[in-house]
Amino acid sequence: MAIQRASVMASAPDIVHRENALADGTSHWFRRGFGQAREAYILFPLLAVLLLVVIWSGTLYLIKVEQARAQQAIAEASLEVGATYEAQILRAVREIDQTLKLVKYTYESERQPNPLPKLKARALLPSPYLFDVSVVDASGRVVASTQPSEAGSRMAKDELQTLGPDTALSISRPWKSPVTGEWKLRFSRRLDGGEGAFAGIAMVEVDAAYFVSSYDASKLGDHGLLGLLGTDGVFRARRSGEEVSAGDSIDYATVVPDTENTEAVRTTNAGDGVWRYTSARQLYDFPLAVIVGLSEEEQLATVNQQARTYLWRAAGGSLMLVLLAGLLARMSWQLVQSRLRAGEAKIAYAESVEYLAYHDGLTALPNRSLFSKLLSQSIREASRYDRQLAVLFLDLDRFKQVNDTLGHDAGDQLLKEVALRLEACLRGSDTVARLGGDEFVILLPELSQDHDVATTAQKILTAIARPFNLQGQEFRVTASVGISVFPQDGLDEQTLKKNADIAMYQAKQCGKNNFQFYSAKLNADSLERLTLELSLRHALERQEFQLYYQAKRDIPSGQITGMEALLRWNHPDLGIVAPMQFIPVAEETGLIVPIGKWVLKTACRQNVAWQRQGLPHLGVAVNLTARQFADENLLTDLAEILAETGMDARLLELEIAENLLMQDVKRALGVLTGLKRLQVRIAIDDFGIGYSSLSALEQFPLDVIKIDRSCVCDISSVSEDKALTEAIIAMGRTLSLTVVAQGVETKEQADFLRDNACDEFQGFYFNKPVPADQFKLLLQAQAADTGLGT
Ligand SMILES: Nc1nc2c(ncn2[C@@H]2O[C@@H]3COP(=O)(O)O[C@H]4[C@@H](O)[C@H](n5cnc6c(=O)[nH]c(N)nc65)O[C@@H]4COP(=O)(O)O[C@H]3[C@H]2O)c(=O)[nH]1
Repeated sequence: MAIQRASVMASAPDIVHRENALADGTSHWFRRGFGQAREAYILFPLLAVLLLVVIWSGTLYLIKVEQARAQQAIAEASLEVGATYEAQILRAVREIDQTLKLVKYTYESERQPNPLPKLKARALLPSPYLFDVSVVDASGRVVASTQPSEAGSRMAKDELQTLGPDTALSISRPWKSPVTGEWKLRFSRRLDGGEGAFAGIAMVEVDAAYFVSSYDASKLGDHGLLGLLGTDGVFRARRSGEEVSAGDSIDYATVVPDTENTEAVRTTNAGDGVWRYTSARQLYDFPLAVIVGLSEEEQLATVNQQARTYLWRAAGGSLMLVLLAGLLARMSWQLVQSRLRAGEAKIAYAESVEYLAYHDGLTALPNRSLFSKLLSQSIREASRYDRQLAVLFLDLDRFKQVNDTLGHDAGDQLLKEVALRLEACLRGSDTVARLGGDEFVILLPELSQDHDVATTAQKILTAIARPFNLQGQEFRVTASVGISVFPQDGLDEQTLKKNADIAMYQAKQCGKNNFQFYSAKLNADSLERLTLELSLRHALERQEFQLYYQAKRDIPSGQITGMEALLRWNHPDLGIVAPMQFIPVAEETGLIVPIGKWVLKTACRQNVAWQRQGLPHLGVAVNLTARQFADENLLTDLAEILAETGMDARLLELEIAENLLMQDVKRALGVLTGLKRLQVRIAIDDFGIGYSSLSALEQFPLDVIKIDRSCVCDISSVSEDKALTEAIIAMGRTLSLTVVAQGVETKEQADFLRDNACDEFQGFYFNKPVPADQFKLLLQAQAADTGLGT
């Protein structure tokens, strides 16, 4: 079959075009599918990436802006705290200095070595809990002190010497109290004796922690910084959280700006590694500077927390976006996939429909439609390239026998096997098609000589003649092949096929199992007969048959007592064709069997219809030919028809030719007995031309004898016919049969038959065969007359 299909497709541009269309459809589906895949795999992820970029850049920008704003706020807060701190320190240092100046003044003006009691009495000394006020003489001995433990103690001489010459307020470096372990600071002023001689110092000692006691954790946090720095770069006091320290030094110049425009600087302290926004300012009157630092981490904690919230939200949003994009992409892809699958299913369906439309279901060979297309195409090519082509019609000779004896399955198996053998005999460029039944047609599109065709035809006959193994039995069939060649036997598809068909029938006529070329020399009769036979094959399905009815009348009363159904063929070209022309052909081909069934059914149906219309219940006679009579299904078919139409069997009469009974008396008796069992009436048709004896007829269950028209024709003039007719009437009476004379054309014939007591007559003298509607008028007219008469 592969070769066959390839040739089919190669030879049929329109089929190929359709296949291309299907292929185009396929690529179209793929293109669409790809476009949608792009939508699924690029568009959604792309959109998602864009949105991610927007989300993240927006989030980061927001965080950056908020952080910058917060940093600005920290710097400002640092400056603000610094300003406050500066004011506090100034106030504290001035208060200390004020005390020292009072002590100095009192000492120097009143020459009292211990002015402290007097000042204390006047409440001019600061709180003894915070400040220790002392007077030290030139030798370094503490001559007076608000701290009793200090009185009498000595200061180191070298320390005293550094203080001595200085007239300004002196602020010592911090030191740790050996008693309390706390950091201490000493503020002092020189005391002058007479004539400006160095008399000692007045001093105030303070806990260094006092200067950082204003550390406000709510503003400075745990890692803020509050510091009092000497211009020598040494911290007099320093506090961060709860931790107070002093004494460590830094580069003063880098920390404290020498301008009025102070600003907070982000720095880190090497000691604790904390990044702070630090502002520093030098005290205007004293060699001191204040430093305030706000921990970046602490101050930005809220903003950073906010930033983290933003980041989490962005991350959450991103995750949802990615999931959504993934989901959409997946759904879109699944949609595309399902569309692709649906498209593929459509294509597969279209292909299968296309295939079924152009191929035979049983053998998978091209069918009639596809063959026609291929043949037309090949004719066009052959005429363009001036080539010959051949059409071979093949019919199996004994196919019906296989079907009847082995059954339809075996018939199907045979047809499949025949298809395979035919293909094996052909080239790749040839085509074999099945037209239906056991008919095959072959196209040989590339002929070099006629000889090629004969060789192929012979090869085919030989292949088919080989035995077939059907259901375990060896079976032989032969084939008849008719050949027509383009251009000599026809220029178009129809003519070539018709002529190949005619040639095939010639092959059948010539004894089957042979091939015949179509020849224009076929004699006109056989051509006409063959043409008739060809169209007769389709007459039934094309509903070209019609029944006429001829009345049978009772001779004494002249009343219509029955009718005979007579077949007419309305040929589309030839007009009404007489039964004598086509019944023999139908008989010979076997077509009479289905045609006869149609006649029986139609006659019964019509009869029942007339009865139902209130017309008299009259019998109808139907003719049977030899083939019908020999048909083994006759009785069952008849029973079915009677049941189906509801016909009263007693009103049905079957006309059987006299000679049919005599050919095989035993079998005829069996069939007639069967018919009688069905209660059907039986008439011997055309009686008188054969030579049946009375005794021969006696054995059959007959009801009617119909005298042949040829006897009736000359009864008035030819004495032999007159005698024969009288004898038949007498014989019929003896056998108690109804005697019907047919072909009555004249009054003389009618009178003769009446005089001789014939029962019924039928002939043109009374009625010609007419279509059913006209015959109905006759029945109605008679019914009306009878009604009047009674
Ligand atoms: N010259 C002349 N002829 C008359 C006269 N009266 C009737 N006929 C013709 O004689 C034939 C009578 O039918 P048949 O002998 O059975 O002969 C029939 C019958 O054998 C056969 N036939 C007709 N219809 C059928 C049918 O449905 N089935 C079968 N198997 N055979 C049929 O074809 C034969 C011819 O039928 P038809 O052409 O219809 O011819 C009919 C009828 O038209 C007359 O007065 N003069």
